Amino acid sequence: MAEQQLLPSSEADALVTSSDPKHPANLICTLCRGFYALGWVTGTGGGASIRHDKLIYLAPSGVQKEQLQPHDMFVMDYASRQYLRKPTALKPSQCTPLFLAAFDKGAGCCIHTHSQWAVLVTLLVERDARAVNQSLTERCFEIEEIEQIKAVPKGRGKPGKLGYFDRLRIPIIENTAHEEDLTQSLEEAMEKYPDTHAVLVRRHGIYVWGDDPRSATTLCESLDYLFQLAVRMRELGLPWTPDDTNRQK
Ligand SMILES: CSCCC(=O)C(=O)COP(=O)(O)O
Ligand SMILES: [Zn+2]
Repeated sequence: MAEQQLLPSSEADALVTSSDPKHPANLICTLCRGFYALGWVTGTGGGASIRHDKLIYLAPSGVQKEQLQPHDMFVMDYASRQYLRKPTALKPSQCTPLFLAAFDKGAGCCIHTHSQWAVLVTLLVERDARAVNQSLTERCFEIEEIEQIKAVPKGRGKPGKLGYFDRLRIPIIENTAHEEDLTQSLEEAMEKYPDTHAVLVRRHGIYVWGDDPRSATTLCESLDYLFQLAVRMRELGLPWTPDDTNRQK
């Protein structure tokens, strides 16, 4: 590991000081306040990271994400993975290696939520798999013929969005005791499902990424809508797909 390349504090602070609301240090704070209101980042869990030019902006770990301030942000040089700015007495988000995995796939923003709808969907898929003695790793969340699917990008390098009759598949990986230990299985899911822009984590939440903060947020909102709808559909005995055998008879 190379020497730490921390900048002198005035230069480091300049990286997180801007009156532009779209500056990553400001935008992460604004996004996290919105995510908190949606129940996505309560109790310090979850968060967001932005890649801007050659820099990665990261929130600290274990802090209330709705109270973040721009001067709380860590700044990393993407190419060297060296921190240029490290706020004293704080540690970078445990999600950092997972956010970096998304940036390595070309993302400009990655969001991690602990949305209860995402968690519930993973529990329903887990129960479905157990009912037919199927390995949990073979199961994705799948849904089709719902208008909101049209907000989901087709896939990496493929222009446009899914169609109404396309099946949306979101892979699910197993949870681990420590967030950073999810990295390998997240990367494997990205390889196995190269078109996906999101990976669910069983009994934990979801990682969602996009080219920029706007596309990542739009996708995260759309998926959360679909997860909430899917939970309610299941309560009503309605199928998620035409071949869904878990609907009420
Ligand atoms: C109750 S949070 C447990 C750890 C976790 O899942 C998480 O997302 C924490 O992220 P942080 O940015 O606070 O390290
Ligand atoms: Zn988490």
